[in-house]
Amino acid sequence: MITVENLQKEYKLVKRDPGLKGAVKSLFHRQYETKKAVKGVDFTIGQGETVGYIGANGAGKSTTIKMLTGILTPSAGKVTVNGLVPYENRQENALSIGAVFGQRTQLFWDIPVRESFNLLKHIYEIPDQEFAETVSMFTEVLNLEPLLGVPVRQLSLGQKMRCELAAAFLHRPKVVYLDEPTIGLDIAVKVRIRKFIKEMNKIWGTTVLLTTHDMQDIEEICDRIIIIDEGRILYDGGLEEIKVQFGQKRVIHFDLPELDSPFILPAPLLGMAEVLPASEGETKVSLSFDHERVKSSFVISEMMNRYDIQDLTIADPKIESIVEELYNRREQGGTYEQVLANS
Ligand SMILES: Nc1ncnc2c1ncn2[C@@H]1O[C@H](COP(=O)(O)OP(=O)(O)OP(=O)(O)O)[C@@H](O)[C@H]1O
Repeated sequence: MITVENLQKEYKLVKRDPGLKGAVKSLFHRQYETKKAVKGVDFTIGQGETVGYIGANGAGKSTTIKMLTGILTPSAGKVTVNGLVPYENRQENALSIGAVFGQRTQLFWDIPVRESFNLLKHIYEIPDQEFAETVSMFTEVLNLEPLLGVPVRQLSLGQKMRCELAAAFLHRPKVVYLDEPTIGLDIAVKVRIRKFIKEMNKIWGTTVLLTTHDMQDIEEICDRIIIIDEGRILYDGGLEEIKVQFGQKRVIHFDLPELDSPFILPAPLLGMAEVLPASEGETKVSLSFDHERVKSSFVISEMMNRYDIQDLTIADPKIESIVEELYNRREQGGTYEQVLANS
């Protein structure tokens, strides 16, 4: 479906000395420098997979996606999507993919949303019956009814994003690239959008490649993650596997009655568990520990011996903290080989 081999991208930039003099000089004597944004990336994504492509700002996510959509030509390496080389077959490739780029629109600014959909119907040559069914389904799932008659420029960010999502999936593409689809949206819209993406993946088997800084998007939509760091892949694997592999920290939240004196960690847990800071007035105490060293049952029984526990919840390791840990190890450990070997 999507195959990427040793994919690389270098941007060529004009080198400029600072100030006006530098600007004038660069007009006559152009000097260039190169920026390696993607430094040899390999992955294969099968039909129907939901993959989160994550990494820090400037890691190379958008550059990779632009090469997959055919907007950019790689400097080296190979890429095929649905058997096509995207930058060589841009139009044909465009027919079988959908895309949402957070800040940009594929809708027509001055005309009502319904008319934008009609134009896309003609561009993608969607049969009448299929188009009617799809629009009716999207209208319901994304609650588009009140928006269909409104020109795109009058929509709020959340309203526009719901319409963008509909436009990206309208021609039932095999692959959809979503670059920051929930950025700046309130929680209700985020929830609706995540539900929609998951549903489309389920109904049509759409392959989804998602970039986001919102780890909740990843948790709810993706089965697999690829973490990119400074243009190279740091991790590629299942979301559950990375939690097992890296998520050694476990947190248990204990509900305690009002205490007469400050909470003290039971002696057997000293050096084994850490008390997480609580919000003011909170009667909950949260303990974090390495579950490979200390068993949850041991932490719970020691707490119950010392305190009158009303209730407790064991929290799953969060993907946020795992990604942070990977980056920390990378900063401390130096090479990728070491980080992965230590994992
Ligand atoms: N058109 C361009 N010309 C020159 N350099 C660029 C260009 N686009 C991106 N870069 C550089 O390439 C690197 C990777 O950028 P890219 O946009 O792919 O990162 P990203 O992972 O998508 O980041 P973000 O999360 O901030 O969107 C960055 O150092 C960026 O400055």
